[in-house]
Amino acid sequence: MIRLERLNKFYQQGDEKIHVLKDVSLQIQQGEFVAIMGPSGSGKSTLINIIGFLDHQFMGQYRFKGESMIDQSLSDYARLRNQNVGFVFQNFKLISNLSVAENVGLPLLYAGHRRKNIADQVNDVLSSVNLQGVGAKLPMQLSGGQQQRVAIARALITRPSFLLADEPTGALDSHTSQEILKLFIDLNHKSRSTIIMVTHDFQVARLSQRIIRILDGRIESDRSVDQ
Ligand SMILES: Nc1ncnc2c1ncn2[C@@H]1O[C@H](COP(=O)(O)OP(=O)(O)OP(=O)(O)O)[C@@H](O)[C@H]1O
Repeated sequence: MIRLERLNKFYQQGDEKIHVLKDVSLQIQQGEFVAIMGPSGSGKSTLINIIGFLDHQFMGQYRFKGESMIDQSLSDYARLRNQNVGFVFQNFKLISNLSVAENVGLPLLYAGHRRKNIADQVNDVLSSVNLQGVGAKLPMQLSGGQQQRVAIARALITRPSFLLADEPTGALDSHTSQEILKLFIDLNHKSRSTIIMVTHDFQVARLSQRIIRILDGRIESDRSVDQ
């Protein structure tokens, strides 16, 4: 589904050109659960910004479902992002004065769905993350782990091609982190959701199927977890 070929990324900082991604080539198939690890500053966020169609400025090739991302317009990028990516962040990014149900339904509201239709889908997706019955609450009335489940429900509601999770357990204690990972494993097994997760934590990464390690902008290793 995702195919990167000799991807290079430079940032211009003043007179200096910083080479952040160096000949990164990788493929991620539909249904995989992949962890991306690497030290701070190694290029993980830069890489997932490109994979998630947030950054179109790179050298090399990115093919998504066979289609080349080179020469796509900015509106194509917005469409690709909205239709294909569910984003999950470290600090949840829920809107504090909207109810859980309103937060989860927001992507469908933006996409122009009708409210009745949204309510049904919100209930379904909240069930899929084991959060039945909390739709009327405000985010702050929930625990950190529950708030991350709400954020995952919001990411899933548009039925994206893949979930992109940036340090999804970074703000959670180890027990709650394991619960979120169990949910990812469950979604991956039951719904064949493709999950790409950045994490610093090997205890989290080892629960995925494949760990890609980035060091100084290069892929240092790319191994199945069973090996
Ligand atoms: N907008 C930018 N302009 C200039 N340099 C940048 C920019 N964004 C990132 N960088 C540099 O690119 C390198 C890689 O950054 P990136 O954020 O991708 O790393 P990371 O592995 O995600 O780090 P962390 O784990 O701390 O989030 C770093 O040296 C960073 O300073």
